[in-house]
Amino acid sequence: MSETRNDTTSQAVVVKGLTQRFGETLALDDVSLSIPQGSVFGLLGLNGAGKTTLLRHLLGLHQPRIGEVSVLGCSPIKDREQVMRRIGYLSEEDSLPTWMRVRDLTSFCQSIYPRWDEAYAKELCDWFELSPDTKLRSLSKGGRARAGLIAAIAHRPDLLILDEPGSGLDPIARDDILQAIIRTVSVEGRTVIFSSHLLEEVSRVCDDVAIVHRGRLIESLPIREIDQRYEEWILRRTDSSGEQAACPVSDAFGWHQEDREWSMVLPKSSHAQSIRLPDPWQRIETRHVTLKRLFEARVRTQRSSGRDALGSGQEGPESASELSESLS
Ligand SMILES: Nc1ncnc2c1ncn2[C@@H]1O[C@H](COP(=O)(O)OP(=O)(O)OP(=O)(O)O)[C@@H](O)[C@H]1O
Repeated sequence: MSETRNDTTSQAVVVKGLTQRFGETLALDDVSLSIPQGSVFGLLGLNGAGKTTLLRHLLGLHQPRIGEVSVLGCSPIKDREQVMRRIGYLSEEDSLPTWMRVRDLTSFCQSIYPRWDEAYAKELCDWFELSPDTKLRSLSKGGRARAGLIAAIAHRPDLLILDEPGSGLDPIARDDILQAIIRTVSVEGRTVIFSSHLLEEVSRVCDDVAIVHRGRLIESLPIREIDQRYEEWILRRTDSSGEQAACPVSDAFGWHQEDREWSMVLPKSSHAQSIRLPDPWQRIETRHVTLKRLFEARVRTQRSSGRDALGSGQEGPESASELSESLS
């Protein structure tokens, strides 16, 4: 299982061999990862991949039966109170107490967080155009998400966990949330974990990403290294046949056909440069790999050719619809 960095002293989160079952469902399967302090870390995966389960472990809401979890150098179970004071959390669920006014929410947060910064909360209220007198019930979904974000960040947490904060919000509300993340992190050097289906946003704000699929961590790397580690080859058949075919390169993945072109992602290496394609294949183009393409390629291959094998599968209709629902 891959880890992003090995130096545990500079890690905000260290997870080792974490496995979580819910009855027959294997929600997390031997997940190990490290999240460096000060980074914005994107957690990606299809619906039901295990993202929320992993985040709930970081919040001390699940107790690890197999594996270990360390957050800000502490156990989120044994040192829960201490850890929670240093974490800000915003989930996709609209779970704020709607009978409160914005002012009641910030006063409540002030009473539980010793490091609550009221001036910063006011500044964020002004920026988001939230009146302290407004009842949370009368705000739009986007307004409540902004109020939730203030509650999550105005105590200046060392670790901010955002579980799909943009889902169901309009582009302006999502942008507000992203701006707040960028400000919090770039100005103060704090760590953010950002679970999302919105790959463009993840590309825009994250330093590192991990892809979780069926409970397994199948990729973990700094976004800037995607280009150094992978390339995409576009192939055509010289016999002009448009028939489906297996991928001709064994360690490639994300084999995908569109009209009369096929594409695959493969690790950049001297080996890749020496590959001679068998007849009737011809490489017509080499492209940069975007985060979206890497995600699709990883998830498609895992779906179509079994959990661990890479490179030979065809995309099925089920995966195409699931991917298009999940990606934006
Ligand atoms: N408390 C629970 N009891 C039973 N099954 C659960 C529970 N929590 C999660 N699961 C199952 O574990 C798997 C992983 O769920 P999880 O919510 O972690 O996925 P996710 O990646 O966050 O999905 P989404 O993007 O849809 O929110 C799913 O199959 C889900 O049904």
